[in-house]
Amino acid sequence: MRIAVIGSGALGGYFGALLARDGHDVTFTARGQHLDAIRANGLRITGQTEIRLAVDVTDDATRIGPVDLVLLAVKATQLEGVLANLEALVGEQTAVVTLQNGLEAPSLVADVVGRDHVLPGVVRVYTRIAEPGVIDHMGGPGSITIGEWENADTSRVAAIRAAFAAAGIPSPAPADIWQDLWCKVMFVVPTGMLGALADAPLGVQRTGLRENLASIMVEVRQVGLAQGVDLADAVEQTLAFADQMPAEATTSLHRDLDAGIPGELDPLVGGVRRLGRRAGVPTPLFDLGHALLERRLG
Ligand SMILES: NC(=O)C1=CN([C@@H]2O[C@H](COP(=O)(O)OP(=O)(O)OC[C@H]3O[C@@H](n4cnc5c(N)ncnc54)[C@H](OP(=O)(O)O)[C@@H]3O)[C@@H](O)[C@H]2O)C=CC1
Ligand SMILES: CC(C)(CO)C(=O)C(=O)O
Repeated sequence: MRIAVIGSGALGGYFGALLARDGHDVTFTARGQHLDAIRANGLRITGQTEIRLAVDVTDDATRIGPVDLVLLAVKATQLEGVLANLEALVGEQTAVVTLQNGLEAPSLVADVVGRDHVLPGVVRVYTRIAEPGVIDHMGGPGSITIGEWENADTSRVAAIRAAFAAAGIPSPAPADIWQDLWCKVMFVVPTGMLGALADAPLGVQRTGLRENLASIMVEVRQVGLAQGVDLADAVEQTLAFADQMPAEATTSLHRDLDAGIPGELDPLVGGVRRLGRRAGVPTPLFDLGHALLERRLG
């Protein structure tokens, strides 16, 4: 399969390396010191997965040409900067998989390339850039769940899931990709926001702050229900999932905010608020959390 990885950081570097190791024709985009290091030394994965590969890498996506699969792996805040170059990668059958946390990436990409080319993705892994050219794989299932926009069972989505699985990336077929995306958001956004506000890792949130955490998750559910997503049992399921995670776990949103970086505050917390406003669903806890965090960031 011809694959373009747009943004070769924690996610793009990790998943792209697995696919390249499995024999796919993968071109990575990167910039700055990370680009220089990958050009000089290849791409390296350390930690739970060990890979070192010489790879094709460029800072100019328009030079890649049409591919079968685009893995869009920049942060949600960086999407704007790569959208203009996407069309050059898209042929008749190309699938663009969005890997961002949050709710808005699929629509932003669909506005540029059309819904038929967008496969929303949901990622469950813990990776980070350890140093330029080096990605640390810290754990998690390492999965990417994908679906066609309308959840159709196409040969395209089946082929991509099979390619992922063969490369060591579990890719179970979801009943409804939107439900999966919202369930991930229901975990990562409330725990990121409350974690930062209360300076509390998951173990504290799911015990002493459990009712508060559940109330924030309920706001996500209400907004999702207004979009027609089936989230009937999602709060209970998400709390049960949180109960299984390590007590000291924090999300990337929480860690960024702790470090004084807005990170994905706007796409994640702001995204739930925007969709709520559009659907006429109040999100008072998200409004308060967002205001307090913005005030703290100054
Ligand atoms: N890491 C994880 O474990 C998980 C992450 N996610 C989600 O995945 C998404 C990506 O996160 P993550 O991989 O951690 O982020 P990273 O910052 O590690 O990776 C993004 C990479 O894209 C690069 N990039 C951005 N814009 C461009 C551009 N125009 N040209 C070339 N390179 C570019 C960045 O470069 P630069 O540093 O120079 O900006 C960076 O190397 C986020 O939405 C995150 O929430 C979801 C699940 C798990
Ligand atoms: C919780 C985690 C690592 C799950 O993949 C995540 O998406 C995040 O921290 O942003």
